[in-house]
Amino acid sequence: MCKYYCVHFSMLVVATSGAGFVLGSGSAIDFAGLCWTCTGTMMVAASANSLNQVFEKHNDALMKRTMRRPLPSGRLSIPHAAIWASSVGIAGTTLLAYKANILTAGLAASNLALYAFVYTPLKQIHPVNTWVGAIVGGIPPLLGWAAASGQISLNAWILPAALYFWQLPHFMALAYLCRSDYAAGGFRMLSFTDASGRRTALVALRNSLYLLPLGFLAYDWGVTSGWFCLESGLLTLSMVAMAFSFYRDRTAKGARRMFHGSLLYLPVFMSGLLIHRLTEDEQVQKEPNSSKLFGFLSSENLRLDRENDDEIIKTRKESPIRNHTRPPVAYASVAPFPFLPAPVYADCDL
Ligand SMILES: CC(C)=CCC/C(C)=C/CC/C(C)=C/COP(=O)(O)OP(=O)(O)O
Repeated sequence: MCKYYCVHFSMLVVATSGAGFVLGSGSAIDFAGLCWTCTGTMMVAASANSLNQVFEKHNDALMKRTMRRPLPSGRLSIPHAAIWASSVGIAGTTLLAYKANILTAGLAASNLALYAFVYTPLKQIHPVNTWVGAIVGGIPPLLGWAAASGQISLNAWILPAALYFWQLPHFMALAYLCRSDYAAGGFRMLSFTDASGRRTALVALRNSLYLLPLGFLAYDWGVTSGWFCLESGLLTLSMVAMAFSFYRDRTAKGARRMFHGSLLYLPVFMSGLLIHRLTEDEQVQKEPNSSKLFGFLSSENLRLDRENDDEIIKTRKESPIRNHTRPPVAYASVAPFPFLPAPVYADCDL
């Protein structure tokens, strides 16, 4: 009994990139910048999705979930799709480079490459593909943050981490429900070699547990107020409970509950982050005492820290470039993963 669900991953990718932009903004959100960033992300994501479908045309034709897509159903030719993918990818990356910055464009292009040229072939080679795919899905908020602030600091990683850990239970539930379909398409998912579903459910449970500290870290690193810590803790406990129940009840019903619960989790988590986000001024007020977890608490370090904060505030005031995050912590770099949203059409027992 297959129902057909369309999970519009592209829209999700754009939403996460937009959320990253807002979180990486200071007190005032640059709405034009937000629109350009979302448009550029959507274009690069569309390119990545199209390339994925070009490369998987024959596999998609073998799966109930995907056989009605434009390429396997013959509504679109491969050259047509490839020309579209290249043009929209180049245009989206160029748009991000001009309207945001090179860092954002580089992240987008690298994520496209990771998705289309690493993740996509890996799906037919090894179950590790799901973890690589989770990296791809985690990058879009980083794009948004980089577009808003011109940099990637430690606290930019909260939403990407949430997306990474969230995707594992989400895709494990999907892979469990669609395991015969994936096998027919020639994809090597973990659920394929895990007849009892135990390992699949354990991965879902473990990664749901990894989501637990993120609310506290968002608070501790000055991204949100303490309310988010509380709300995200409660929300994540319900995700953990669903994953645990899937582990105990490894049936289509348990997997379906996990899948639908994960669909609800992400928008609520992101809304909480946005509602409780701290503006630049609020962050500056919090910073002298910040990071109870990672701050080095000797009085000498605190004194140096305050001096550093004063210097940062002075620099921010003088600089025309918006620099919203606390610089010392680590510029986790111009890491080469871009993101793209891929529509996931679930045609299984969801
Ligand atoms: C800016 C930019 C490049 C963003 C990319 C974001 C992106 C593509 C996220 C997709 C995440 C993912 C692993 C989806 C599943 O793809 P799948 O191939 O398993 O889906 P399918 O089986 O439905 O084809």
